[in-house]
Amino acid sequence: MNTPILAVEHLSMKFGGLVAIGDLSFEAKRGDITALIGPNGAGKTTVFNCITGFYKPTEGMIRLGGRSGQQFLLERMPGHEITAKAKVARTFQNIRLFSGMTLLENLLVAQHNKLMLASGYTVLGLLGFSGYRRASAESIELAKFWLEKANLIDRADDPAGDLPYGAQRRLEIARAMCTGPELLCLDEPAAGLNPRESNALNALLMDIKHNTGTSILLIEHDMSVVMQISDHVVVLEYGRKISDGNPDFVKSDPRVVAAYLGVEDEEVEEVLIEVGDEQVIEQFDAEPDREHGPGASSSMMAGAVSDTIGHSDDRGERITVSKRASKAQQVDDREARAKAKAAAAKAAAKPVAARAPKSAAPKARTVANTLPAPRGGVADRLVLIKGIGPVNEKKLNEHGIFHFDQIAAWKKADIEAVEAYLAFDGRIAREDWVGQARKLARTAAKPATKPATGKREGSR
Ligand SMILES: Nc1ncnc2c1ncn2[C@@H]1O[C@H](COP(=O)(O)OP(=O)(O)OP(=O)(O)O)[C@@H](O)[C@H]1O
Repeated sequence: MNTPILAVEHLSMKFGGLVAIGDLSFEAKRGDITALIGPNGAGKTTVFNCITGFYKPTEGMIRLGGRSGQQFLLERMPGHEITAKAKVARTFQNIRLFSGMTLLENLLVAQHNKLMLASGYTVLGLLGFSGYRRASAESIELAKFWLEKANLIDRADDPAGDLPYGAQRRLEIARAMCTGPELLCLDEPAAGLNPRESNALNALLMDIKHNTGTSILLIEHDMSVVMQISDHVVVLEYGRKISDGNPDFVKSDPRVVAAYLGVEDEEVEEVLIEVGDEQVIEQFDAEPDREHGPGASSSMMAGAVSDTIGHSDDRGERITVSKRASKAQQVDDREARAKAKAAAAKAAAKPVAARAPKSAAPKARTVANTLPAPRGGVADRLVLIKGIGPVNEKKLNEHGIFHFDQIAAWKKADIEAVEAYLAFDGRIAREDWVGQARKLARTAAKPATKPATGKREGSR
C-alpha cells in the first residue's frame, strides 16, 4: 500500500527563455490526495500538462506505477495513451463540458472508447450486437453511479449548461471518474465555488479517496479545501519546489508563508536593513524587473514567473532566482543572515582577551576629516554616489561624513577605516567613490545659475 503512484523526477519545462518548471521532483502516494499549490504562475498547470501529455517536458521523467505493477514513463507517451493505458484523467481550470448535452450524455461520451471497442469499430453496435448492448448498459450504470455520487442524479436529463457552477465542477469529476482512472488530476476544482459547494466537492473527493482505488493530484488555491482533504502538499514557487510535506508542516513552513501567503516587501527589507545587507536593499530600491519578477504588487498571488530559476540548462548555463523574485529565497536569506548575525553577536560578547592577545590588537582606524555635524545643518545627498544606498548614507553620517568634499579628500587610510565599519571589501575603490565624490563636490560648489529667460519663479 502507500507506494508512489507517481514520481516526478527532475522535471523541467521551458518555453523559449522562460523556465516554467525548474528541476522539480516529488512523489504522490497511491490512494493519497496530493495537492500542488503555489502562487499564480508558479507552474502548477504546466506540471499537469506534462503529466497528461499536453506538453513534452524539456527534461526529466514522470513515472506512473500502475496497479498491475506496470510502469509507465508518461513523458514518452502520447496524450491519448496516457489516458487509455496509464489511466490518468484530468479536469481543467475552465470547465469543459458539453453544455448542450444532458448530464447522462456527458458521462456516456466519456466512455466512448469503451463503447467503440465493444462495437468492434463497426456498425454492429447500431445493429444491436450483444457485446455492445452489454457495454452500453454497463456504461449507463456507471454514469448513473457517478451521478449519484456527485449528488446530481436528479438532474440526469437536464442539459449540463443549466447546472449551477459548483454542480458543473462535480459533473466534470464524475465524468473523469467514468474513465476508471488510477490517477485523477484536478486543476482548481474549487475555483469560484461558494462554501456550500466547496463542502460538497470535499465530500465527493473524500468519497473517491476512501471508496475507489483512485489517487488524486490536486491543484488548488482554496486553502480550506487543500488543508482539509490533502494527505500531502507540494508547494511551488517560480517553478521550483519550496516545500513538501503534510498540510501541518507546509502550513507552518516560513518559506511557504512568505511565498504563497505573501510577505510585504517592506517587511523583508526591514530585516535586511537590520542585518545591514546594503547590496540586497539596493536591489529593492531599484525598479522592479517587470518582465521577469513580480510586478509592483507584493501579493504573491499575482507574481509572474521568472526565467531566472535556479536551474542549469542544456548549455550548462547557470540561472538563479533573483532575491527579489523569490519570497521563499528571501526567507532563506533572512534566516542565514539572522544566524550569521547571532554568531557575530556571540563572538563580540566574548571577552576581548579571549579573542586576541593584547599585543596583536589592531590599532583603531579613524577617518581624518570627520565633522560633528553637517555644515550649515544640511548634508549632501551621499546616495548620489553609485554604491551608497540609504543604509550606508546613514552609517556614514553617524561616523561624521556628510559632504562630497569629505569623501573626495579620502586617502588610503581613510578608505580602509571606512571599509572597516561598513564591512566592505575593496568596494569603495572598485566603485570609485572618491572620483565620484570629486565630481559631485565640484557640481555642488558651482553657484546656482540664474534663469536666463527672466521668467518669474514658479512660472512654466
Ligand atoms: N504554452 C505556453 N507557452 C509559453 N508560456 C507558457 C505556456 N504555458 C505556460 N506558460 C507560462 O509558464 C508559467 C507557468 O504557468 P502555469 O499556468 O503552469 O502556472 P500556474 O501555477 O498553473 O498558475 P495559475 O495558478 O495562475 O494557473 C507562466 O508564466 C505561463 O505564462
